[in-house]
Amino acid sequence: MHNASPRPLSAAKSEALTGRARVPGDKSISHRALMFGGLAAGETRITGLLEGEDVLRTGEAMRAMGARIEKQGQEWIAVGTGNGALLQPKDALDFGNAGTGVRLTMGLVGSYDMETRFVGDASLSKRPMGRVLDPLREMGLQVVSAEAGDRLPITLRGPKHAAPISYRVPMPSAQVKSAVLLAALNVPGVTTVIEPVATRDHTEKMLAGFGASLEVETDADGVRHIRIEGQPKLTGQTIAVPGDPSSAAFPLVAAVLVPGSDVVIENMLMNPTRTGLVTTLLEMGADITILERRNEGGEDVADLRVRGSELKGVTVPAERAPSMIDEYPVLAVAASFAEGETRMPGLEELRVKESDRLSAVAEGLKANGVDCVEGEASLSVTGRPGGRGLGGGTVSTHLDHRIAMSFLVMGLAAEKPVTIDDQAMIATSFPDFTDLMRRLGARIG
Ligand SMILES: O=C(O)C1=C[C@@H](OP(=O)(O)O)[C@@H](O)[C@H](O)C1
Ligand SMILES: C=C(OP(=O)(O)O)C(=O)O
Repeated sequence: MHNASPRPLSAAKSEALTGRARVPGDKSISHRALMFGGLAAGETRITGLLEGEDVLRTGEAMRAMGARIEKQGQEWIAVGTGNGALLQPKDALDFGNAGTGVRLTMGLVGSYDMETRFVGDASLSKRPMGRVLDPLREMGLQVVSAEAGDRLPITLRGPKHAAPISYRVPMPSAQVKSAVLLAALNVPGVTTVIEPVATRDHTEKMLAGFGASLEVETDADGVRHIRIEGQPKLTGQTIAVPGDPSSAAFPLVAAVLVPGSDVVIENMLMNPTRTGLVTTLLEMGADITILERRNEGGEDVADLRVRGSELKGVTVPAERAPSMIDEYPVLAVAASFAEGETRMPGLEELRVKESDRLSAVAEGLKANGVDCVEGEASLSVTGRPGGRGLGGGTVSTHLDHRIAMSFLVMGLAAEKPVTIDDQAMIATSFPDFTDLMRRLGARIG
């Protein structure tokens, strides 16, 4: 799909950004809406689904296992297989660039007595899959074939009789937690997932909404114990997917950095497991007003008014990382314009995303004149208020959509333009990014 020659793109210093913008639907919720809808009995109607390549691949995978998924007007309709029935897919499931899609689906099929093959693009094929295969092996899964270090392509064979487990998630990962919870759906008895560090809770909330029997208890140390009863009767739901905070991060930071900007971002998901970037930007002095906070379909959403601001460096607490894990690249860009130093510890998980984001960000910052220090699991950035002397570099995106969008945001406020080597991956999570940013006044092109 992305074998075409790379398409570079540049962003240049822009006049004040203004207007209202509605970012696409949340990627995490969109993947889960198609998966659970594809599994449940009856019809699931979804509005606001993210039509990015990652999510569409999950839709294809669910179709290959027997679900009916189609778009009717503005709505996506999933008719699930019902009764926990999934068909063995005829061909390999190709998840492209999508870690969430492949890891959650491995969990979903991992307790079925069938064989499933998983493939992905060059980026996904470098990412570790052992983190989901390990608990699934405990449930009885057989890894028929895998590349070295449990990497794609991988063929799985589920057990005849899967056993429930109790699993303590060893790293802060919603994908690993979710893979175990999804595998538990087809296992009789109670599976327990112990989560020492809370991560996004969409799987828990949405599975409960579809009718699964699931209880979450947080102990005195803040450790979450999630117990799920296998073989639930899941029933189709109506889902309105709120705007993705990880996508909103780009126009949000752009409006903070470009002087004189005044932008409203509408209908953004405000689930506290996802709002670490807003908290951090507020601490740095960003002028962000949260308007019209409301609850829609079980999730808090709000409109955010953002104005051009002068930022100061802060230390971001390591324990905040899970609530803004995908936002560090664009936070590092914001920090490049702040007065003083911004310290970001607790970033080990950034090394295993679509790229090694810690080194990709440091490399991109340095190429554009930013003073930064990359540690084993940390990044420090010393900013230049006003973007004086910044820009003028070309950034390698390493097949990573967030690196691509973050550095285009940098170009809007830096003294000299910033170029990215390839824009193709932006379509995985935010196909409308360039048009939306241009409508606000961004000079991208
Ligand atoms: O569960 C999810 O929807 C996601 C979890 C996070 O990954 P990890 O679980 O690897 O931290 C995040 O980076 C990803 O974009 C989406
Ligand atoms: C890490 C990300 O996604 P995934 O793991 O689903 O590829 C992301 O979107 O930033």
